[in-house]
Amino acid sequence: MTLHNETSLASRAAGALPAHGSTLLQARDVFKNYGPIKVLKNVNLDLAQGERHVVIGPNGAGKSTLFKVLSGELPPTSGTITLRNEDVSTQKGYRRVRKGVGRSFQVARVFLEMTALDNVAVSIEAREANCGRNGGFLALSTPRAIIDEALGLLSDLGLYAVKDTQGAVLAHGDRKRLELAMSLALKPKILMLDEPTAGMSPTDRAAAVNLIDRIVRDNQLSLLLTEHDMGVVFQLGTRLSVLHYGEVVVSGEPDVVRADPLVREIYLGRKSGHA
Ligand SMILES: Nc1ncnc2c1ncn2[C@@H]1O[C@H](COP(=O)(O)OP(=O)(O)OP(=O)(O)O)[C@@H](O)[C@H]1O
Repeated sequence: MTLHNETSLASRAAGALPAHGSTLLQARDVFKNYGPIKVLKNVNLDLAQGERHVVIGPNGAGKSTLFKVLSGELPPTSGTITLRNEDVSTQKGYRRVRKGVGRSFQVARVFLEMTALDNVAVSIEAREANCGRNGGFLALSTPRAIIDEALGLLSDLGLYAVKDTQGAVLAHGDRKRLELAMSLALKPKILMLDEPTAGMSPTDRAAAVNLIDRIVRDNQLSLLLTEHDMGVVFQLGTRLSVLHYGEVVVSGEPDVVRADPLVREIYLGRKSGHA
């Protein structure tokens, strides 16, 4: 992913780095207001195949809002979102899912009254119904193939032992992993994770980073991530973009962004030369 911004800071932002592959997701001149509050200001973004792009920035910079606009949870106030060159700006999230966008949320959204297994099975059924295959939600019982696929995903994500546990009583880390399993059940090409390690212990966080790294490799996904933990940011990111008051002020390879004096001042809270 490449983030650009056509403000006075534009020359600092992305554009210089080579793209990884063809562009999957693109935002052009995106603004997002909540009533009178202007949150996103002229954000431009390209997500290329195989990129792992982390959007960082202080609290309230607009990271979650950017995710919502990209995934179709919210429409942009103005500007364009395209998926493989198709304008999806006004398309709802579920239609973008069908086109390969999978996302998780800052606060995990799982069906609390359902078991882990049923949560994943429902995602698989939704995917199949979306593709027009089998009975989907109208099927009287969940086909064996779906159960097997769900169990496979749960095993892969280390959740087999809690397959019969209700979402409501899962531990925080397990719930985040379950949400990841549900996203993967949709067989996305683009995985969008909004603060995937938020609230985790250092041990769980390290495990989550390894898991995300493996999942992205195994499934050849392109990754868009927001994250506050700098360890996670630098372990997972191949490109970072800094959002500040809704504008992309710096974008580039992690080492370049880390060394940028403006980033140190506005985000890391350090002056240049005081690493
Ligand atoms: N539904 C809403 N209505 C009004 N203002 C909102 C709404 N959602 C977010 N905001 C405001 O928009 C700004 C950006 O919020 P957003 O959640 O996108 O930032 P963020 O960078 O993800 O923050 P954090 O790192 O704390 O999660 C904040 O000032 C927030 O208060």
